[in-house]
Amino acid sequence: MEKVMQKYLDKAEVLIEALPYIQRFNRKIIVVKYGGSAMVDEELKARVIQDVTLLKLVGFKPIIVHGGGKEISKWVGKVGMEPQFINGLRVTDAETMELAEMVLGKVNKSLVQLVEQLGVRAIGISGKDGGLLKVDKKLADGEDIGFVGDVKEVNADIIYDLLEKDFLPIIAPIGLDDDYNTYNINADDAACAIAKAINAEKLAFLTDIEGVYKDPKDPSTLISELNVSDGKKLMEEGYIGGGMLPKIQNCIDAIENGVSRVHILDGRIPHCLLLEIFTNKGIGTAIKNDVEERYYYGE
Ligand SMILES: Nc1ncnc2c1ncn2[C@@H]1O[C@H](COP(=O)(O)OP(=O)(O)O)[C@@H](O)[C@H]1O
Ligand SMILES: CC(=O)N[C@@H](CCC(=O)OP(=O)(O)O)C(=O)O
Repeated sequence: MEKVMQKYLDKAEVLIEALPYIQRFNRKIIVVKYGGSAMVDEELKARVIQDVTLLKLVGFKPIIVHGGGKEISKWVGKVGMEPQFINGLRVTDAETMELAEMVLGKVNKSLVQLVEQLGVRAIGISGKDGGLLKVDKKLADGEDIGFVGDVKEVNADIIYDLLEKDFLPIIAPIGLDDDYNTYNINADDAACAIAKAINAEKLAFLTDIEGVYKDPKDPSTLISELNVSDGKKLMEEGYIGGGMLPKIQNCIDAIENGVSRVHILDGRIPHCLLLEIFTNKGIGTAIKNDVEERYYYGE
């Protein structure tokens, strides 16, 4: 106990300095989309979860919407199939759907376990639970890509209830259509739909790249602030590919529909969320309205 107390006393000054800022953030809802590509190993997962949990402990209301695309692809490969994507969306036949649901369920509970270990209450659900995510079939460029869902309705009450009871909600991107068939939802789509439905203050995408590059092969072309028009132009001109495509589309959708702060961050960087929220310069790419200045919580 003495050791713990000493540690606390060593940090007390920092805490006292930080408190006025922390109090200012109280009760703001932050949706954290935690991508499978930034779940490189258990240690990294634990660190990301620590930061989200810390945000909860200092008064934010975080919600995690997670992916698991890489892990799903691994299992699709294990059963002898070739993972296939169109515009960043997985082509999902019945067998792939089954694998995706199994993998996402496992990822979901592993995140719940990490939060619980830190003494914070977490509830892991998928979009099937309580009618959280209702979908229609989604096409990719007019093409049928199987059981891929487009979120048409979010039952926000469930999330409000969980937040009200002080749980940290952890959501897997699976939904049901009107006939109660299971659908695979791109996790970026799910996070954006949820952020819009609950009027989140902030939506942060944690991925495996520093942010958006003008030239995906050249890290010196990192864009730290991307406005909506430029984002649309980059997509039209073919600078955005693969999994970044749904991310940018959703960033724009979120910004245009009332989410104030939208960011793409490198989830592999230690404390990326905290650096983005609490430092002046911020990190990664901030998506903003055409007229808006970059914002930070500190000053
Ligand atoms: N212009 C771009 N800037 C940054 N990343 C890009 C760009 N175009 C394509 N990408 C790719 O998008 C990937 C991120 O998407 P994805 O792998 O689906 O991540 P997540 O699992 O986090 O959703 C990056 O690793 C990168 O290879
Ligand atoms: C339809 C679709 O693309 N679903 C995604 C769901 C998981 C996901 O989005 O995971 P990441 O965030 O790690 O990419 C998939 O099957 O990969």
